[in-house]
Amino acid sequence: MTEIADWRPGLRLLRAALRGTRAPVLRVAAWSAVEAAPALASGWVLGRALDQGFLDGRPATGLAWLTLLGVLYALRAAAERAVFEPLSHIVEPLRDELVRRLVHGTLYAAVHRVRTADATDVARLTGQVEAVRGIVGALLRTARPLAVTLVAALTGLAVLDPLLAALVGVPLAVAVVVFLVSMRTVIRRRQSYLAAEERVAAVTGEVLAAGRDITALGAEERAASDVRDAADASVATALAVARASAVRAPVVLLGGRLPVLLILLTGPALVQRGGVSAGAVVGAVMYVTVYLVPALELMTGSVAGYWSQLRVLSGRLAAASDVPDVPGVSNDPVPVPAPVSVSVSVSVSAQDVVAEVPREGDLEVRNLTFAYGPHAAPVLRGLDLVVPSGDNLAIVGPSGIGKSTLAGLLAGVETPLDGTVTMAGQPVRPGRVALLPQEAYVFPGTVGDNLRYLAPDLDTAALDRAVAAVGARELVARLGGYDAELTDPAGTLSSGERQLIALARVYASPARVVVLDEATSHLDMAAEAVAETAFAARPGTLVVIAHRLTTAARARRVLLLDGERPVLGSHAELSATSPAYAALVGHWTAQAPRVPQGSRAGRP
Ligand SMILES: Nc1ncnc2c1ncn2[C@@H]1O[C@H](COP(=O)(O)OP(=O)(O)OP(=O)(O)O)[C@@H](O)[C@H]1O
Repeated sequence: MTEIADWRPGLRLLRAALRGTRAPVLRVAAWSAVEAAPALASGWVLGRALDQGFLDGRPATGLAWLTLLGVLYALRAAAERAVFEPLSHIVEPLRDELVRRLVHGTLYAAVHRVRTADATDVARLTGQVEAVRGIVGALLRTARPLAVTLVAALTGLAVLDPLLAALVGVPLAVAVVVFLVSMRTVIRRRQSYLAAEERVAAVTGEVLAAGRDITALGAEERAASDVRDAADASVATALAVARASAVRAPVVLLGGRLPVLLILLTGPALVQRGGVSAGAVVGAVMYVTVYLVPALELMTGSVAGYWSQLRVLSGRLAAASDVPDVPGVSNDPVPVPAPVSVSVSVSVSAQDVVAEVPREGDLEVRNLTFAYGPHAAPVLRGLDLVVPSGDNLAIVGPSGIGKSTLAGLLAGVETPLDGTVTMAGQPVRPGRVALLPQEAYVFPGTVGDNLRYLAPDLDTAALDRAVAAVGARELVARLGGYDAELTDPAGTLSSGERQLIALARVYASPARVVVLDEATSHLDMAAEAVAETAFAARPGTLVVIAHRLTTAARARRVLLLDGERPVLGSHAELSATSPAYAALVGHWTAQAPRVPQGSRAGRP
C-alpha cells in the first residue's frame, strides 16, 4: 500500500513561495471578516426578529432586524467582490516563485547528477505548478470563506443558545473526525492514482517512440498489452479514489442533517419547558441549514479534493526543487548551487612574489579572484603575482586548476570578479598582451594577411625574421610564400601548421606580453623548443601555460597552481622543495613522448 508522502516539504515549499505576500494576505483576511458577518449574525438576528418582532406582535421591529440582516448580506457581497484583487496578488507570484525554484532545482539536479532530470521533467513539472496555482486559487476562494463561515456560524449559534449549540456541535465534531480520518485514505489513493496516470503516460510515450522497432520485432501485441495494463491500473486507482471519497455522504448526514433533525425533534419540548425561545430554535435551524450543511458539503467535496491534490502535487514539486543547503550560502531568494568547477584558493606568499617591486612594463596581479558566473565557486581566489618585464614564466598545474583562466585574465580577455591585473598601472587589455590559445585561428586570405594580422605595417624583412624565429620558414615556403592564397585553411592545414602561423603572427605583433596557452601543443618537441626559445628571446614578457616538462625547465620561473597555495620558483627550486611539483614532473616524465602531430609535414 502506498505510504502517504511526507507533507512537510511540500508545505515548506508553499510557505517559502508565499513569502512576500503578507500585504495581500492581510487584505484578504480583513475582507474575510466582513464576509463572515452574515454567518455570524443571521440566526441570532432572525431569532430577535421573531422573538421581539413578529411573534411579539411588533412587525416593524421584526422588519428592522431583517433590514439589518439585509445590510450584512450587502456588505458580504461587496467583500466577496473586493477579495478577488488581493487574491490574485497571492496566487500569481506563487506560480512565478514555484517555477523559479523548480527550474533551479532541476538544473541543480542535472548539473550535479543528484536526480535524473531533463527538459521533459521541467515541462511536466511546470504543468504541475499550474495545477498547484489553480488549486491554491480555488482553495482561497472556497476553503477560506468556508472556514470563516464555519467559525462564524458556530460562534453565532453558541451566542444564540448554548444548549442548541451543543445539539449541533457534538454530531458535527464526530463527523469532522470521521472525515479527517477518511482523508488519509483519499490522499493515499490519490497518490496511487497520480502514479498510475504517470505510468500510462510513460508506457504510452515509450511505445509511441519505439513504434518502428516494435513493428520490426513483431512486438505489437506485447506493447498493446503493456499500455492496456497501465490503463487498467489507472482506472482501478481512479475508482478507489471515488470509493474513498464517497464517505462524504455519511459525513454530511451525520454533521449536517442529524443536527437539524435533533433541533426539530427537541425544539418544541425545549420551548415549552422554557429557557429556549421559539426564535432561537428557528435561528439555530437557519445556522445549520444555511451555513453548516453547505459548508460541510463543500468541505467534504471540492475542498477535500483540492486539498488532497495539493498535498500530493506540492510534495512532488518540493522533491523536484530541492537543492541541498550549502553552508554559508543562502538558497533564498536566489538559490546558489554548490561549486561546479574544481575550485582553488590561490594566494602566492608575500616572500615569493609581492616582495618584488613592480616596475614599468611589469604585469601586476593583485588580489585576483575569478569565478565563471555570479554563483559559481571561484576558480582563482586572492592571487597576488608580479611578472616582471622580460620575465619568462611557466604556469603549471593539474588539469582544470585554472591555468587557462589565469591566462585569459592576464591577457584581459576575462574580467576579474575582484582584484586587478595591471600593466603600468592600467588594466590590461587585449593588444598590449597577446594571448595565443591552443586552437590557432587561420582565416581565408593570403599567408601574408594572416601573418600581418596584428601588425599590418610590418615590412617583409621583419616578417621574415619572425617566420624564421618561430621555425615557420619551411611551411611558408611550402605554402607558396606570403602571397599564397589560403582558401580553406581549416581543411588544408594541419593543427600544427596553423599553430606555427599563429605563433609567427603573435611573434611579429607589437604585444609586450605574450601568453601562450598550450599554443605549441600540436608541434613536436623540437619545433616547440624552437618556438618557445624564440619567444623567450623576444623583447618583452613571456608567459607559457606548460603541458610538458621541457617548457617548465626552460622557463626562468615556474608558477605551480595546485591546492590551496600556489608556489613560485625556478624549476630546480620547485623540484627540490615542492612535493606537488615533483609529482607533476614525475607524471610528465612517465608520459611517453608525444607523436609529432604534423608540425611540418604531417597532416591531421
Ligand atoms: N567557460 C567556462 N565556464 C564555466 N566553467 C569553466 C569555463 N572554463 C573553464 N571552466 C572551469 O574552470 C576551471 C578551470 O578551468 P581552466 O580551463 O582554467 O583549467 P586549466 O588548468 O587550464 O585546465 P586544462 O589544463 O585542462 O586546460 C575548471 O574546473 C573548468 O571546468
